[in-house]
Amino acid sequence: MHTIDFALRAFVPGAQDSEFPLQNLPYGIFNTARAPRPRVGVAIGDQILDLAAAAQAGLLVSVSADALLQPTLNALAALGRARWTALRAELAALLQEGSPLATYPQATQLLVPQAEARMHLPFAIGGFTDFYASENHAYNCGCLFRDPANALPPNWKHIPIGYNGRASSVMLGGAPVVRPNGQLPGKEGPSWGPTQSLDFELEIGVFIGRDTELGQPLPVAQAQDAIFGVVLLNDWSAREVQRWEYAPLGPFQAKAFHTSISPWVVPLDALQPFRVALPPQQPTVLPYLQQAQRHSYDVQLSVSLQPGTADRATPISCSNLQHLYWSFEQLIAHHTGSGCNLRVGDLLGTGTISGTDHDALGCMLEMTRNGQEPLHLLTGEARRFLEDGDTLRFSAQAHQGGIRIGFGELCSTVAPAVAYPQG
Ligand SMILES: O=C(O)/C=C/C(=O)CC(=O)CC(=O)O
Ligand SMILES: [Ca+2]
Ligand SMILES: [Mg+2]
Repeated sequence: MHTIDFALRAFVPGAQDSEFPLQNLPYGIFNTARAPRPRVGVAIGDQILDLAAAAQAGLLVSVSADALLQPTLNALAALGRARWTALRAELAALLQEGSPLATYPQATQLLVPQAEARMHLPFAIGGFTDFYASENHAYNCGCLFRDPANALPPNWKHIPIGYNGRASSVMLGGAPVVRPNGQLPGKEGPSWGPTQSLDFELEIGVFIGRDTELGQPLPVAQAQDAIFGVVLLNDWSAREVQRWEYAPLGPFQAKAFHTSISPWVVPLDALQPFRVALPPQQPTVLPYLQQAQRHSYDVQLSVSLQPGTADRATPISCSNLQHLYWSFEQLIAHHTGSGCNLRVGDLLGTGTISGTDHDALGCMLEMTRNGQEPLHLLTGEARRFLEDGDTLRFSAQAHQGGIRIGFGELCSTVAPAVAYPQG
């Protein structure tokens, strides 16, 4: 792990007061009108350091320009943790105050304003698995979808429940989220049409940075080294479709139409100062899930909702990455426990992260009790579920000693359903 000293400062003006200070250094894929080839960059303040250009200029030696002049982070991640650590140390040295880069004649060509860049999906995503790792969320869903007396399924505290999600529809935030059509349950049987209960789910996405062998479980103690970094993830959901289709194989089209992620992949190293111990698990889990120093991270997760007709957003949730029952490492140990292999670029969603307070719930299903208790926005409007034109913004931040490690923004707007050919 490579934690960057909190006393160090970046030479880029404003960086230390931004969510991308020297201690963060998230990776992303960007291009500009002047240099249209998508390539690897690292966010620093309101700028992007062009890593491919820096390597070509001889300023980086831990990683070749080949791995950086790529339209995805897969090649960089595939180099393995030792090289991620070396690159992070080099970047911290290069971007700190007093670095020769601050006065390097071509520095302005290596630093690109984020405002001039277009961001791209960070990884070629081969697989997307969505877990269900927050106890408050699982309990609330159990009450609303099933039986309040037995809200948590009997397996829930033994097994990190997940389902194989859809990788092809994982999109960068900003792409319009078209309201899906689906089978809508009704008293007279199902009908076909646009969902009337479009929801979001506040999650963190974990990007896998190494291939595991088919047939070879990755032990929980080694799982952390397989994590390249994390992003914000919105698992858009059509609730009545979900409720009708999910038994017995789990969610399918209700969650397959679109998943949004944020563009900057925050290295797990950047979150180490924010580690928090997770409480002992009761009942005791099976040995392959037992982890010494089980932990999550103190990262605040915020959501706001802005109707298309409104000029301001209403904060609707403030949750925290601490509210997980299963650690990232336990999710990975379980995923590979059967011998199922993970590959570089695979994405694991934590599942919706809800706290116990009403203002810490991670989806509208919970906030409105499945549409029964509308949410009142600052603009005077009310919402049971999302309407066309609504914009959802997720953000995530960890704070310590005046330093703020942020994830950037995940922002998407709901677009009307497409007319589906009838008959
Ligand atoms: O409890 C259920 O039947 C389903 C719950 C979900 O919709 C959650 C799911 O996608 C996993 C998660 O986000 O926690
Ligand atoms: Ca989900
Ligand atoms: Mg989804």
